[in-house]
Amino acid sequence: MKILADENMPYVQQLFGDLGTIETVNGRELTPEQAQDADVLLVRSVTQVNASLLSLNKKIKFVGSATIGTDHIDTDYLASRDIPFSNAPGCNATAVGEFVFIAMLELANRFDDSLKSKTVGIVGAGNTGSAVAKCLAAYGVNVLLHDPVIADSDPRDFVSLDELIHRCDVISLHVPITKTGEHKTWYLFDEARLNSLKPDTWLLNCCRGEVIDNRALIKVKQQRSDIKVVLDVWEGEPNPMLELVPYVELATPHIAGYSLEGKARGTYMLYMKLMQVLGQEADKSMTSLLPSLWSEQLSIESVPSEKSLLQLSRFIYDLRDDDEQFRAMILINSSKNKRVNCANNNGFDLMRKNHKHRREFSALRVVSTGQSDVNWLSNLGFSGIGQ
Ligand SMILES: NC(=O)c1ccc[n+]([C@@H]2O[C@H](COP(=O)([O-])OP(=O)(O)OC[C@H]3O[C@@H](n4cnc5c(N)ncnc54)[C@H](O)[C@@H]3O)[C@@H](O)[C@H]2O)c1
Ligand SMILES: O=C(O)[C@H](O)[C@H](O)COP(=O)(O)O
Repeated sequence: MKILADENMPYVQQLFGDLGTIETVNGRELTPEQAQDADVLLVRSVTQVNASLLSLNKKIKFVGSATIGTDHIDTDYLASRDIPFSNAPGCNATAVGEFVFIAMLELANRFDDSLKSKTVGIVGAGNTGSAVAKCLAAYGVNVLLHDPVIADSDPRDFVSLDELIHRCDVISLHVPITKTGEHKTWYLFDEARLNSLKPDTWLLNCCRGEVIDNRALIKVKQQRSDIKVVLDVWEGEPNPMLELVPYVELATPHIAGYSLEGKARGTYMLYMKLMQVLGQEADKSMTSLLPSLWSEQLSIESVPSEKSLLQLSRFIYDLRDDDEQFRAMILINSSKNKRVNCANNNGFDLMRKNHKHRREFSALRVVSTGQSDVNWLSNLGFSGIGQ
């Protein structure tokens, strides 16, 4: 059996090695010729899986995408050919939740403000939005949710988007990208909506770039320096608009979901699904794949202040490093070719490919040596509290 896998998917050899021959490819450049003799195709979000890619392949048994989003997959086409498909819902939700929480702590620190005193609005209350809400609730931050698709069937309380914008100091976006329908999300934040943000709003986008009209965002930011923006995803990836970057407080190349646990979970979910499709028993476990953190345990004496919480979070992941590297990459590309006003595809993708996967909070055991109640840190995701 030939298994064709994206080169940026960890643990493929460990999980799929017994099943056949593995060939790894650059997912963005995968051609129909390369894909023609694959029995199993394992992709990430940069590969468009459609009739054009699979037209030469008459033997494919399974397509898997180790991602939450499925906007790169023509699922109707796969269904029309009875090709089993699976994505990995929720695989990197914790990674996104922690990334967003850390980004908010960084903003609070940068502007000498307090996250705890804010009201945060989550647009899209599925896996990633709920993961953000969980971190915020653990820390005691007031959260409002907007999700008209599930509002009638979900027991949580929801508000309209207008109310959320009116009441929230911070807004974080967690919707899939959809171009049609009553609840389409393409340019959900257009110029009018961006202009309706309250003074000093923080706006974070870690879902898909085109949920915000990036050209309009530049225009609005030119008038309103009070709004603070964090972008992990960009319109037109892998070529974000260069002129937008200076208006963004924290800028990263679509790596909010890139925790080692998140990536391992994505590959593992596809392994489990393929074994089911093949009717074989799955005998591998995910936990055995993950290495220990370089420092597994940290002792704390008292309830951390917000600044100490940021230090604790930076111990796991210092978001400023990725932001700095992203800006350096943008600078190199803009000086290389002054006529091109977008970042170079290779720079954006290279940074994603070489990204050193951070760990999730759960990889760190935090032990309390004092009397203070720090159990909320375990709700945030850390292990070993109170022992
Ligand atoms: N930056 C990253 O690394 C990264 C990582 C994971 C996921 N993502 C993106 O984030 C998106 C969300 O991921 P998820 O796991 O939370 O998906 P999900 O399907 O679990 O949740 C999405 C939620 O958005 C809601 N929704 C749809 N249209 C809406 C609208 N118009 N207004 C408000 N809510 C709406 C849905 O009802 C659903 O509850 C994915 O589709 C993917 O594109 C990005
Ligand atoms: O949809 C997702 O799961 C995320 O956007 C994912 O983190 C994207 O990562 P990629 O597949 O591009 O490596």
